Amino acid sequence: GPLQRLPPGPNSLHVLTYLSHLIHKPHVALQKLSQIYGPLISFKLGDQLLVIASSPDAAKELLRIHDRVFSGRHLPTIYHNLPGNMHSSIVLSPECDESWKKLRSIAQNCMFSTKAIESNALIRKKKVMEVVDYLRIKQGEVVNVEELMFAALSNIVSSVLTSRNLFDIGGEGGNERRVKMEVMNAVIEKTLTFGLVDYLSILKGLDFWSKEKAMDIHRMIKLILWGDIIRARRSARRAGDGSSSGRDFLDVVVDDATFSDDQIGNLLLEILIGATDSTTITTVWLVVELVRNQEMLSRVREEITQTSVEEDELSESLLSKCHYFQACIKETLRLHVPAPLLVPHRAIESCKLNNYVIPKDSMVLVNAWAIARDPMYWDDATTFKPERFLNSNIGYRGTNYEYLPFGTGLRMCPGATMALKNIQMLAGSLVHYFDWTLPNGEDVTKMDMSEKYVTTLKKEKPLLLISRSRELNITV
Ligand code: HEM
Repeated sequence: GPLQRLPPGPNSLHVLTYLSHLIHKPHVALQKLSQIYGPLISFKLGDQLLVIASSPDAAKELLRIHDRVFSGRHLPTIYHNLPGNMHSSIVLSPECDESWKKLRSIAQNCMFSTKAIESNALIRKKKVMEVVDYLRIKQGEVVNVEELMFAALSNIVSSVLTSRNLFDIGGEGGNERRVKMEVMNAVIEKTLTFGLVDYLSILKGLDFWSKEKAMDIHRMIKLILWGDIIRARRSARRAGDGSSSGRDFLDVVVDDATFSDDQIGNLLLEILIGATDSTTITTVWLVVELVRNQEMLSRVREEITQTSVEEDELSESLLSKCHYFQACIKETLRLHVPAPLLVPHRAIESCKLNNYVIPKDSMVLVNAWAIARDPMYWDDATTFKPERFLNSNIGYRGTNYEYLPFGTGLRMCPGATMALKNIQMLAGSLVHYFDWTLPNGEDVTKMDMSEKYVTTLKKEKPLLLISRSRELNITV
């Protein structure tokens, strides 16, 4: 009846013409569909009903006003076969249940609170300085800067979680590094991919998500990433080793005694990926935008130098006073939204919305990418223009619905503050301490800007650059 209407959208034949586009660039395909059908659309993909918001108002309606109703997640199919998959998740927790609340609050205490962020400042600085030292040795050589950023950011998160590094930045363990990166990329592509593929019955026959694949990933987590760390920590805690003050995240979940080793391994991996993937992407695009816009780069450097007259080293408090640099970070997160469709939500019950009904178990997406590029809300929407944020009160808190890089509402990213600290320290150091050129003398203004969608939106080609130390501290 008229009271049970779904939001408008393409019929199944029309969806078919978008299929390849939906798989490879869903944020673009969904933007096109919303331009035809409006800011709130729905259609079926296989058996799954999708509901997509593509305007600030529609986003607010779904993720803020009705945030409890749309607070569920769909588990990627492969998760069904992953040992320890229950109650061991924040990002992918199917509901905001007791285990989600408990884990979010443990993470809050160890990582996200103001106090935790302050006490982890030294870790951030140390891991970034390892990169700076490494680059000083590698001057003049082509370096995969993206891999380096990823390793450094992983080390920051891993140190906060388990007090251990994951990657050896200076050492020659290139092979080990490659293997670990492959594990993480495999998991990002196979596990966290929200799997539009999951819902395409025509592709289901291909059985991407077999039991064997799940077991492969399970083995990789155990062997390569945390191997014996969890078990060792368990026996150390049992032996009464280590106090209860200064406990890291691993200590807390081990002491909790309700989590199995498998659960802890999955949880660590999920947080590690959630924390490093999008932060690396943002740092890459920020450095790319600055290197290809030399005027902006000079302005950032001048600002840092002027702000740092009293200190000879970069610090977080110094960088936070660099307003133009902060605006560059904001603009990067607008133009290159790392998670263009956020993390998909699920309706935990059916919900009336204006004149429409959104049925229970709908997959609910917000096209944050399309909203952040909508000329209705942004001048010169597809151009990188940091100045736009200089006199603006748009922030990261999810209260400006035209700007939602971290989402909003109940399941909003809890790691935003930590992410921003990591990004500013890492990117700030790279541009302050080094000059950058492209391999083979290529023109920086012609840098390849293609994107690749793998749940998050990455630079397609790896960021290869050559560094030279800048002459600093020259007093005039
Ligand atoms: C630039 C960096 C980052 C971006 C753009 C980002 C973005 C997001 C987005 C869009 C979501 C989903 C929001 C939704 O469901 O609507 C999310 C969730 C989450 N993020 Fe981040 N994030 C970043 C960094 C981090 C970091 C550094 C951490 C941890 C150290 C982190 C931990 C999480 C967690 C645990 C969730 C799941 C929240 C839940 O489902 O309850 N993120 N993030």
